[in-house]
Amino acid sequence: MSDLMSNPMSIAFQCPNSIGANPEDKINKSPKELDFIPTVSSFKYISILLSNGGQHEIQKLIRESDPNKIGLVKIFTLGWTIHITDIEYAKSLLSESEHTIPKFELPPKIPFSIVFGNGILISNGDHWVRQRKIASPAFNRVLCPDIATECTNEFIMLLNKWIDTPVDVLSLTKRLTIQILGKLAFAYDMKALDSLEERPYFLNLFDKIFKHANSPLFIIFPFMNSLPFERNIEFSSLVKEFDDFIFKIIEQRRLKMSKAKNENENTDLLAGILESANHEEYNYTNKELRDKPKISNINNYGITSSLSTSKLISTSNPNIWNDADKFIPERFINPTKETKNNWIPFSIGPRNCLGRNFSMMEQKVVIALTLLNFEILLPPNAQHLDEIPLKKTFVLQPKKIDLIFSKLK
Ligand code: HEM
Repeated sequence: MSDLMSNPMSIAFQCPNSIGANPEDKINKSPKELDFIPTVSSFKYISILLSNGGQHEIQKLIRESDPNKIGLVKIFTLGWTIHITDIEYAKSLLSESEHTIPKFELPPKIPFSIVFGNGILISNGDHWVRQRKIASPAFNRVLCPDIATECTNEFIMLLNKWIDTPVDVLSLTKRLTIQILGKLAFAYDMKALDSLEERPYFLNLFDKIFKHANSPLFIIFPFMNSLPFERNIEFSSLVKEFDDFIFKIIEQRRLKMSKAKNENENTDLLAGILESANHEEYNYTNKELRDKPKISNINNYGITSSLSTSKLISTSNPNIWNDADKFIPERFINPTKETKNNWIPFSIGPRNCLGRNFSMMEQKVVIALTLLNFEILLPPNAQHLDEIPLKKTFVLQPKKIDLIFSKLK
């Protein structure tokens, strides 16, 4: 079995020889050895997807399909997969060696595989071991808070133009995340914080690509990606545009690195990875480098998710948390041993998040500097007064969240 995505609410493991391409692999016939595991109704599951239901509804269905609470259910997603809802069991599996529990094998033609390439996030075996070894030192050296501080100051300047007016904090933090990752990963200015009226080129392009990659039906039925739909043609041209953009930045960075007069000019992640690869006598192609820094994670990761999505994800299992569907950050003020045990937003084990320390540092800088400058208020009649409305996508994502920033005297 192998891991699809680690999320403390439910972790999916792929059953061997059960990927969709296998002719015996039928929606209504799971492998015999899985007979003892309750099955999630494919009919209900597909109905939720067809009605554009979001992850919340899928998770509810998964929980309801396990009436005896054995902590496991099986479901047909790109083949038969087992969802583990028992946190202790999930943690023990995540702590296993990466060879015992490799990552979910995605069919090569689905948009997710095309977007993520053969990068560290989804690769396996020796290729992953090598990438992790090369990337780890580079991630450690970008821990200095200078870039986060510089970008947060730009963010504060932008907010100063929107004082006392409701602004969508998700779109703002997405911009800030891109700005920081652009500088962190490539020493490149994405110009994401110049103005709120103009949508940054990269964000636009990324959002369009992610919308395709996140489309549930095209994930469940991979063959649909090979049909001559206009949407598939558009997806290919968007990916080409994305690649061209990233390859150009990488080329510029390589050139600048070769001309750098001292080490202090090469403190970004890309420079670190190239140097570290040099020590390992490994020559990265631009394609491999494009797959590596994963700027493309901004919708799942980055500040946007640290402030909202990941908290929602990790606390929404009612077997573990009181008021599981409610956004109650106060529950973490005085964490109990149990809270800490059940809270693994960055996953654990050999495949845990490589950006964890960076992300924690970034959150502290951004939150501290923002709170030093602004009081943050809820607009009257805010849509998210009692609960955060979620987008109907495969990955949990909040809808727009308007907040008012008021200047501190
Ligand atoms: C709050 C923000 C973040 C959260 C909640 C988060 C969470 C996670 C989780 C749960 C995983 C495991 C995924 C799986 O098993 O399928 C992961 C992996 C990873 N994350 Fe993060 N992450 C965050 C920010 C970042 C950032 C900012 C970066 C990079 C700049 C990053 C880089 C990575 C990488 C490279 C992996 C793959 C590690 C491997 O497979 O060896 N993450 N992250």
